[in-house]
Amino acid sequence: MANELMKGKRGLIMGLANDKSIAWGIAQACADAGAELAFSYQGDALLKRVTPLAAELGSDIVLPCDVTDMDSIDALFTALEEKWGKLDFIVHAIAFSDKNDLRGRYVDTSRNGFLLAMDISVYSFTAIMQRAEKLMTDGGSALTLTYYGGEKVLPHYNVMGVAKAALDASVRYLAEDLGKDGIRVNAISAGPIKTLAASGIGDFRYILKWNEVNSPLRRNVTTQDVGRAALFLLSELGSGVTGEIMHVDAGYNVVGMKAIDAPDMTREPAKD
Ligand SMILES: NC(=O)c1ccc[n+]([C@@H]2O[C@H](COP(=O)([O-])OP(=O)(O)OC[C@H]3O[C@@H](n4cnc5c(N)ncnc54)[C@H](O)[C@@H]3O)[C@@H](O)[C@H]2O)c1
Repeated sequence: MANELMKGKRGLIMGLANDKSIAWGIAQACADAGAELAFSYQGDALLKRVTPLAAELGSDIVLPCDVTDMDSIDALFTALEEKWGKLDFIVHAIAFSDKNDLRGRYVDTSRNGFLLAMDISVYSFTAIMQRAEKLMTDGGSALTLTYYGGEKVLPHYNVMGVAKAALDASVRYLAEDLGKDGIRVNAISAGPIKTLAASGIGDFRYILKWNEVNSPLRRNVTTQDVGRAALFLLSELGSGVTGEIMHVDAGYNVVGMKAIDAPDMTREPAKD
C-alpha cells in the first residue's frame, strides 16, 4: 500500500531491536509512505541487527544511543542535526524493567527496580523531546508506545504498569508544552505482541491467548496494525490530534468481561 503521505519527511526511529519489534512495523509503514528514516540502537550487540534492517528501508543512518546516558542522547541529536538539520517526526519505542520485577507482586518492587523502569521507560521520552524540539523547526509529530497495563491491573505487568501510567501523563504534558510550536505528541497503546521485550513478562503467552479470544476482533494485533495507526498519527492525516492515547488492540480495552464464546483457559504454570 505504498503512498506518498510521508514524502519529504525525515524521522528518527528509536527502539528497533529486530524484525519482531513494534518499531519495525512502524518504520516499514513510514518508509512505505516515502519517509526518510534514521535509526538509533542500544549497544553494540544490536548494531549488526539494526544495520541490515535500516538498509532494507533505504537508510544508512544508524546511530548509537543508550537513553540512560544523557551524553549519548546529546550525541545522537548532534549527529542528526549535522546530517539533516531538521527533524519531522520521532518514534520512541523503548521500555525496560528488570525481569524479576515482571513476576510476583508489584508491592515487592525494589527502589532500584522502580527507578530503572521509570528512567528508561518514562523519562527517556521527555529527555529526547527536549532535544527533538530544537530540530522540529517546522513543527513535528512524536509517538511513543504504551500498554493497557498502565490503565488497569494486568498479571505481572507490575512496575511497568506504573511506568506506562506515568508515560501516558507525560504524553499529555509534552503535548501542551510543545503544541504551541506545532509539535504533536501522541501514544499508541498496542495490544500484546510477541517481541523481545514482551518475552520478559511473566505469563505473557497467557495474556496473548486471553486477548486473542476476548477482544472484539477475536485476534491479536500485528506490528503492521500498529504501523498503520502510527502512520496516521505521524503524518498529516493526524494533524488535529495531540495528547492522545490511541488503542490499537483489536478493541480489547472496551471489553468488560470474558467473551461468551471464549474457551475456558487455565494458565500454564509460571516458570518462576
Ligand atoms: N510487545 C508488546 O506486547 C507491547 C504492547 C504495548 C506496548 N509495548 C511497548 O512497545 C515498545 C517497544 O517494545 P517492543 O515490544 O517492540 O520490544 P523490543 O524488545 O523489540 O523493543 C524494545 C526496545 O527498547 C530498547 N531499549 C531498552 N533499554 C534501552 C536503553 N537503555 N536505551 C535505548 N534503548 C533501549 C531495546 O534496545 C529495544 O530496541 C515498548 O515501549 C513496549 O513497552 C509493547
